[in-house]
Amino acid sequence: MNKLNKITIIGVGLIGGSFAKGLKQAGLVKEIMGFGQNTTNLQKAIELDVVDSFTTDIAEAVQDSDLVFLAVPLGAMKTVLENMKPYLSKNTIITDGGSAKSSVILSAQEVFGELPEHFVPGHPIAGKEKSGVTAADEQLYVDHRVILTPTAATSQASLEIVQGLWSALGANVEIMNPQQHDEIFAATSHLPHLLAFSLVDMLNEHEELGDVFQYTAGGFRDFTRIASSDAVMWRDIAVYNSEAIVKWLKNYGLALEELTKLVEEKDSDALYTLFKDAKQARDKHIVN
Ligand SMILES: NC(=O)c1ccc[n+]([C@@H]2O[C@H](COP(=O)([O-])OP(=O)(O)OC[C@H]3O[C@@H](n4cnc5c(N)ncnc54)[C@H](O)[C@@H]3O)[C@@H](O)[C@H]2O)c1
Ligand SMILES: O=C(O)C(=O)C[C@]1(C(=O)O)C=C[C@@H](O)C=C1
Repeated sequence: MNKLNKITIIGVGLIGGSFAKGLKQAGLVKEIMGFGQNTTNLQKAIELDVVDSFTTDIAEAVQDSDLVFLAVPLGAMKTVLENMKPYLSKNTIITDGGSAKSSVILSAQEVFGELPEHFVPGHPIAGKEKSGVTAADEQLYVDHRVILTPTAATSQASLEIVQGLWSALGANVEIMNPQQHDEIFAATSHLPHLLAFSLVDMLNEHEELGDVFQYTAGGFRDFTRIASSDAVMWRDIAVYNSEAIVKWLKNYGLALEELTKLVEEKDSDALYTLFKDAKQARDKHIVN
């Protein structure tokens, strides 16, 4: 694909920083500019060679940019869109990496009145429990899915450019509609994160257990790694994908009630069947 002149990263943390680093390595952009509120973080991004330049002035950030990548928590997306709107060029592509898609699309609709033709909502299905620019990694997206949820207004040309950039980072791009996206990731990503946070918090609050965490081992570590994820990011996901998440929390509540009953009744046949089916499903679909 043709080299772009300028890409702007709004929010130079794990996701924005990894996107920038990967593109720099692929040599697909002449200049990558970071925008944020915290100059210490942006200075760090320069030191780590994640971006070429930075600014805290939104006008300077988006002017003459070929593509703006929003990588801020979901709760900041609308404000950022509002603030950049007066300075955007007609042809600037806007894309994002937010973990829920309907809320970002709604924000864009509210800010621009109608959905822009150069708006390509997206979500890389890759990440880690560490956040911030120091966690940025140019390999983060290699062999990971990136879901794009173009709107009816999204132009084919903009979609292809965004697709091309993710492919250059080694990602496998898939197109989905935003509602389906939000439902699927409520079940497979948002639910497990909320369960992990809730489990750790519950044990922490039960003082009668004493210093229970010193007795945890591999199982607890595997189940709760994601409870070390950023609290702002996950607060926003819970709020901005609330409807789908509540549905899956309720389904899980029913499953837990059923499991509690089986354990109470010491129903070994039913427990065995449940564990065997779950093991088979996981072993079939997930490697390690
Ligand atoms: N962490 C993951 O595993 C993961 C994976 C996929 C998608 N996402 C999504 O990507 C987005 C970014 O997540 P992250 O993990 O990179 O977070 P992060 O905390 O590492 O980075 C976010 C950056 O945005 C900055 N920021 C916050 N509000 C801002 C504002 N109003 N204006 C400018 N900058 C602002 C922060 O200072 C920080 O530098 C979120 O929407 C998240 O849902 C995260
Ligand atoms: O591996 C992790 O630590 C992640 O949290 C990544 C993960 C997930 O797999 O659920 C989390 C949120 C994202 O929106 C996408 C990916």
